[in-house]
Amino acid sequence: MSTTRGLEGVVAAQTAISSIIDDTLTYVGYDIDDLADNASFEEVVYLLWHKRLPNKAELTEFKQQLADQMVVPQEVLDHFKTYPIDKVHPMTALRTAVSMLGLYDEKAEDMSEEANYQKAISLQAKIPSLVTAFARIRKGLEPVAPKSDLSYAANFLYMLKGELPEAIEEEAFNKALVLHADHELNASTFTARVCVATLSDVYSGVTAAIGALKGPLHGGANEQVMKMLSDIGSEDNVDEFIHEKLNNKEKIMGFGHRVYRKGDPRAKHLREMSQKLTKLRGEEKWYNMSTKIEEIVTGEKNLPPNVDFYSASVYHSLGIDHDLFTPIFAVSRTSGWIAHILEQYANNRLIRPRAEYVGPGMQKYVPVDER
Ligand SMILES: CC(=O)SCCNC(=O)CCNC(=O)[C@H](O)C(C)(C)COP(=O)(O)OP(=O)(O)OC[C@H]1O[C@@H](n2cnc3c(N)ncnc32)[C@H](O)[C@@H]1OP(=O)(O)O
Ligand SMILES: O=C([O-])CC(=O)C(=O)O
Repeated sequence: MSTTRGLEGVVAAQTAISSIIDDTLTYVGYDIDDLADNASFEEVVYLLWHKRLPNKAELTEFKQQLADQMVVPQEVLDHFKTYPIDKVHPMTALRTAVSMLGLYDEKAEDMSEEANYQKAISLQAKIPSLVTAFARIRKGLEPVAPKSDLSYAANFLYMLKGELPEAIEEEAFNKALVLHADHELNASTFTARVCVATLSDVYSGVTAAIGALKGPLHGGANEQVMKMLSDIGSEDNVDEFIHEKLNNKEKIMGFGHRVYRKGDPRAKHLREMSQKLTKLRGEEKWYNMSTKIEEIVTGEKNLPPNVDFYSASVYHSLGIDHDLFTPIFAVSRTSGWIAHILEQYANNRLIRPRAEYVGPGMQKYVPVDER
């Protein structure tokens, strides 16, 4: 038996949802650049779940279905108030709350295609409500009810801040959601597929995926990027800070990727948005520091930025708390997780690889008094 550390290069599933070929990312055959520049997040979710773009009437109906499901059970909101709220990370709160949603869905255990699609709509609709409600409750504020006439992106920002976003904020946030929606067999999506391949339910799959996304080697990197930028503080400190980390063989968050070699095609869109938004806010230093870090890390280590690097200064410029960056990733990636969960159910086989045993040889049990 031979092992491949971290399953690098192992093809573990077939999918018709997204692909990364020669550093080009596509959703159902549409180039991410095309979608980022033109599509609404709602269209992308529809695309991932139905494998085609909706027509006008279908899109209107889909948006309505999402809008109808955005209100979360009061019990879940009340539960937030029982948490040691100033110590709980929003990803921990989200993981718990999504699991809890399963308690209040009478069809949680119904594995029919129709019931699973209803769960898909319900989860995609409710996760933004959970993230924004938690963010407000921990500040002693009341959750803001969604507005059914707003886009998915605008609704998130509205529920978070209690005021309507500017057009440029809505546009940037929509683009960020589009860029994060799916990404082939990344760690959290693989987790979701492994979970539901036992024929466990959709809530279990999404809860498991949130747990995997939380780690700083995956979705949790965006929060760590902002922490690094804040620790560096100013452009003048970049050089010394980054070289010290590299010399100590520490990882620079937001750089490197298991699959991309030339670079992550999503990063340029986020870089562009970061430049625009930091300028608008009069806080160019975050963008300038970021480009300087990129110059060093890519120039000297040949490690290009990934999706998590420039998203940090984008979300910061939108006035979002830093520990909400990864939950926002989860809001978007829920669409991809669900697409993969439904694809797994449609052609399921248990996912159960082998492990190469490297422990001691055969041993004889010795009773505890004789040890
Ligand atoms: C949405 C996402 O999940 S995107 C990824 C988000 N994660 C991050 O940004 C965290 C920082 N990046 C990393 O940790 C890695 O690049 C990963 C986890 C993304 C990919 O990891 P892997 O493919 O397993 O690469 P691995 O960690 O083995 O690194 C290979 C080599 O590159 C180096 N390397 C990789 N990423 C970095 C980095 N960000 N900073 C410095 N060195 C790095 C490693 O130290 C290692 O060097 P070595 O061969 O001298 O020991
Ligand atoms: O694909 C990966 O390994 C990580 C990633 O970029 C993502 O999930 O968007």
